[in-house]
Amino acid sequence: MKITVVNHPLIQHKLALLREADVSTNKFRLLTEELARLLAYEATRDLPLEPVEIDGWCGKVTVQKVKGKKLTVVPILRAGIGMLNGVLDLVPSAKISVVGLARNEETLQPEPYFEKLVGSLDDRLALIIDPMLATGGSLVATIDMLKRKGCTQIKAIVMVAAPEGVKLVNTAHPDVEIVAASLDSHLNEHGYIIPGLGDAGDKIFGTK
Ligand SMILES: O=P(O)(O)OC[C@H]1O[C@H](OP(=O)(O)OP(=O)(O)O)[C@H](O)[C@@H]1O
Ligand SMILES: O=c1cc[nH]c(=O)[nH]1
Ligand SMILES: [Mg+2]
Repeated sequence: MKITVVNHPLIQHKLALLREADVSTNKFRLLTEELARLLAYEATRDLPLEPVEIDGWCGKVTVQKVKGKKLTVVPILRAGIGMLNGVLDLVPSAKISVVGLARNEETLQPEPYFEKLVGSLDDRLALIIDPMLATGGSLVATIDMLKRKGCTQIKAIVMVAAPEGVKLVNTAHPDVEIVAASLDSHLNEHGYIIPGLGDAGDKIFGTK
């Protein structure tokens, strides 16, 4: 299984707080944003740099800057929106491509309802964000959309992943790196991650 689980103590501590049954909407939202920021730091670790000469305080100096700076963040509606501000803190100029998918509760298949991707995806790194990677159907559908529009560099940042979903994504799209705070045990009979977080969208939006 190909997945990067970030075992930083702050990430693991925040995830522990998120797992509490009585976590409030406000706390869940704040923790999701904080976790997204830390995971994005890890996911952008290998962005290419290039030397640039600038005017420094004592004359010319050669510094390292991110090469190209072409990036799009791809939140999967709704729950991915909860991670957006955390990621944008690190890459404030990133373009945003929004994908709307709702998982059918009976079939567990993702049903697309919105797609607004930025242009020139062929030379952009796409950072997909969604708190939950369960069966993997939603992530695979999002990667399919991005690739159909010419995107060739894709990473996914999730908070919690299930082995079933990681396997599906690895098989369908072996080139896509998954960065997560945890690889959990398994899915239950309703397609929920165990131990997981419950319904992340409902917890972020306060809809249950
Ligand atoms: O890996 P999968 O089995 O596809 O499940 C994961 C998806 O399910 C959840 O969204 P949901 O469809 O519940 O929509 P929501 O974000 O609006 O709550 C979650 O945020 C993922 O997008
Ligand atoms: O465990 C899960 C699975 C899908 N969606 C969620 O929000 N949680
Ligand atoms: Mg979703």
